Amino acid sequence: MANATKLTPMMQQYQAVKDQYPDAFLMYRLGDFYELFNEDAIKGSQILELTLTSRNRNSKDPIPMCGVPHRAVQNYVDILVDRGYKVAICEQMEDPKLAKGMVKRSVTQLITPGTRTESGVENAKNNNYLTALVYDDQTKQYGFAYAELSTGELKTSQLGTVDTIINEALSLQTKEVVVDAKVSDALVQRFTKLGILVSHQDEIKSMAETSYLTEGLPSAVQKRSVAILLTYITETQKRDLAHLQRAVAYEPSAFLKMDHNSQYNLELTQNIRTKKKSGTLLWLLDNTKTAMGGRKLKRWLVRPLIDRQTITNRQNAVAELLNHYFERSQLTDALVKVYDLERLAGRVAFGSVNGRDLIQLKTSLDQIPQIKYCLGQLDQKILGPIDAHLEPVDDVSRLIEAAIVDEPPISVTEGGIIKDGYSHQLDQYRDAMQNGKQWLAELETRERKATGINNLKIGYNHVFGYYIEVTKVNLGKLPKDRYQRKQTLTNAERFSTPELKERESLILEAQEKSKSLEYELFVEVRDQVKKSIQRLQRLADAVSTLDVLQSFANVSEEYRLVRPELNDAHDLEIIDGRHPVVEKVMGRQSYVPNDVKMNSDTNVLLITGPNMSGKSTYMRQLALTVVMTQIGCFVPAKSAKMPIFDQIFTRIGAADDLISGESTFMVEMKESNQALQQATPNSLILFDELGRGTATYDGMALAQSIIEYVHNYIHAKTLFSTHYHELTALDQELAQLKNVHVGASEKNGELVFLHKVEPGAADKSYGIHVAKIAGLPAPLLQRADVILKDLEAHASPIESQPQATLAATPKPAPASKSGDADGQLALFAEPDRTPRTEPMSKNDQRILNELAQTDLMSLTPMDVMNRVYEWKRRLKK
Ligand SMILES: Nc1ncnc2c1ncn2[C@@H]1O[C@H](COP(=O)(O)OP(=O)(O)OP(=O)(O)O)[C@@H](O)[C@H]1O
Repeated sequence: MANATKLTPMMQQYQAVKDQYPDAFLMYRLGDFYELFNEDAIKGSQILELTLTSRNRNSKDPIPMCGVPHRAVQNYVDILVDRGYKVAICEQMEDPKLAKGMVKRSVTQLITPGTRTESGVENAKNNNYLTALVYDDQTKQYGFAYAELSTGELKTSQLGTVDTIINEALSLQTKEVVVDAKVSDALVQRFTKLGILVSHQDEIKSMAETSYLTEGLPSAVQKRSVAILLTYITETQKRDLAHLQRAVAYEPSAFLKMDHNSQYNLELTQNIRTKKKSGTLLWLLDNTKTAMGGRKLKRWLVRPLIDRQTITNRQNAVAELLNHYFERSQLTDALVKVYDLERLAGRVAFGSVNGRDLIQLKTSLDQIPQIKYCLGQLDQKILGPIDAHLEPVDDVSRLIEAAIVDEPPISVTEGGIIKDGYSHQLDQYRDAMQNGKQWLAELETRERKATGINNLKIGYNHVFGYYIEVTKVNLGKLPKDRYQRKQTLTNAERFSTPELKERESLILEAQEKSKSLEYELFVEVRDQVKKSIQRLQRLADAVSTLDVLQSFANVSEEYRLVRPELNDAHDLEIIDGRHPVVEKVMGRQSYVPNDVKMNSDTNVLLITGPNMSGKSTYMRQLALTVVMTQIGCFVPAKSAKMPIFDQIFTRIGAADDLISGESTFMVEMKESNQALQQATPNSLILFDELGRGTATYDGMALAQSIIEYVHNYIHAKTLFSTHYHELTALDQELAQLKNVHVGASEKNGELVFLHKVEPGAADKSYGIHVAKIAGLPAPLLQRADVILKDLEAHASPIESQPQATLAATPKPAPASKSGDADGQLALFAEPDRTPRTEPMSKNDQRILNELAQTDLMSLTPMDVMNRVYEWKRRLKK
């Protein structure tokens, strides 16, 4: 950086501002441009594709510079903020023409990824959450808070572990987290790795006017997290935040827990390939008519309920709306006309509403009576509570109706906003302007007569004001004395007369006064509306809930969804269930419905079947049905009995955690571990081909021991798909495990997928067939066939791999498959796989019995080693 003493006064001013915002791009207003200097200019010119120039080009230290026109600044700010940068807007605080010396400048707003509110139509159904995190080393607890600036939503929670924090942050899709100094560097780095901008704010500014926002919060860390968040918001926004709602404390455990990976794998709100909404459950369920309804649906989807009564309430409402087609369609007709009340209320608070926003607000409010009328036709026991929250706020509607014209301009300072008859003074100015116009028309007629020039006309422009225009050919006809030349064009000249000049100033004065009076009146109306922000927010809340429920009803009708029956008995029975998104994409005719039956006597379904047969689809189908049930929606099935799950764990697909730089297998093991550590008997676990990411034996051994562990110790409802056919023999050992398989058949050597899930294990894996479908070279496939036959003939080591289980109380060894008594032992013995023909000795029999009675889970690996060593020694005898 150049030496400060050599800087021009302007650059000194710049540098002083920049020093306050070292981590932001500083957009520095110079006349009609915002300029970036130095490092900002070099980096900014690359990102924004601007030409890099320099100031003091001829000096020894030219200063890199680039600029954007002030009218277009928003686009450039958006690009930078989208990329995760902060942008400080530095304005001229006085009119440069009137300023003595340096024009005063200061930063009016710091726009950051989490505080941005000006977002386009495509963001209407998304929230932009700013989050904050503080740590208390006494209680070892974190306070976590989040706010949505455009709607005023403010929530906080107390969290105990880093994993839950990361999960919350990812679920909210926050782009920025504000942390205090006690949050560890390691955690800061994790946020950064996840692409979340970390901002530091350690000091809390006392804010008398916002202190009510934190009233009644249950813990000190929660209060502090909200206070840090509010301080950061006030420091950066420098504007009125009257619409922020009182902070609400929430408990993540009050919702169905799904870690971020599961949300991602199940494609609830964004699809895995493009990260967009298309092809997701949200995409399927979103029939909301308002932007705020759309945002609420998204929130519900990532936070399904666990409270049976609330789920039932939602179901009742969906059923009632579903059964009343006529009222429902009247309701949706009204909802379509409701604009984004939440964000309109936010803009009212910020002072950034214009006339069009107010008309949108009024149009929205005008729908409330119709909405209430529709609800009045429905069962009040069910919809009464929503109806009660729909307060019309018609005083605001009446005010806007009286004050604002039906089609106001975008600008609030150029006039044309306020209705005639609203202000006597304004009407007078308007009369004067109107009279003036009348007078001008008369003048035109008079002058035409006096000069005999028929195409003489009176016009107006910003620079020269009112003029009389005469074409060049007619100039000779003009009287010399009265006409004073103002402007010369190619074909005409423009003049004024003393009479016209006098009138002009009267008209312009009336115009000027009328414009500024209109602005004053507009601000008065806006301030009046501001007093109703809380009522508007309550209304928005009720309308958006209703919108989501009608969306569920519409979707239920369209996709033939049924109301799931809830039970507390761990019974799960879905008849003819479907994966709603796959079904929608492939068409109703082609989708094969499937049952899922897991009553209290079944905890694990082991799913086998060829590649591509539909194993993952079947598992996802169940998870989506659970989510749909617990958000209160109906589900894709002929009938469904559902328990209420507390958590969902998934290990599906190969979602490599590229960011953390861990291998697929490592991620797989970590995710499995999460499930094993945290799942309860009320949880749902989906393991898709667990273990395939490592050597066959390791993979299979892990898969089996994980199944046994889940079966014996966790008792969570678990779906486990696998290509290890050997595992299917586990149903002999594990009472609550059932085999199912997805059918396929061979026709003339071609594989036909049936997509039907049937009881029992698959007889065959059709890997080579699938490879053929994928178009691998024929000689390669023939060779694979030969190798396979050879392996099968020699009973591959895997096939003869014996079954030993971790069962807490092992049942007698099964006679089926390879799991005979010898087999059991072989896992612990030398790899001697020759079948025994001699009858067993007493000694051997005793060892076997001991083995059968050994509870492996209660032993350390060392104990096991010792025992095996001992058995081997006795066997040798
Ligand atoms: N019930 C169904 N009805 C009709 N088509 C289905 C059904 N289930 C799955 N499919 C189709 O089969 C394709 C493959 O399904 P899926 O990915 O679930 O197979 P998979 O058995 O898990 O395969 P792999 O073992 O290779 O992972 C799906 O993309 C879908 O098009």
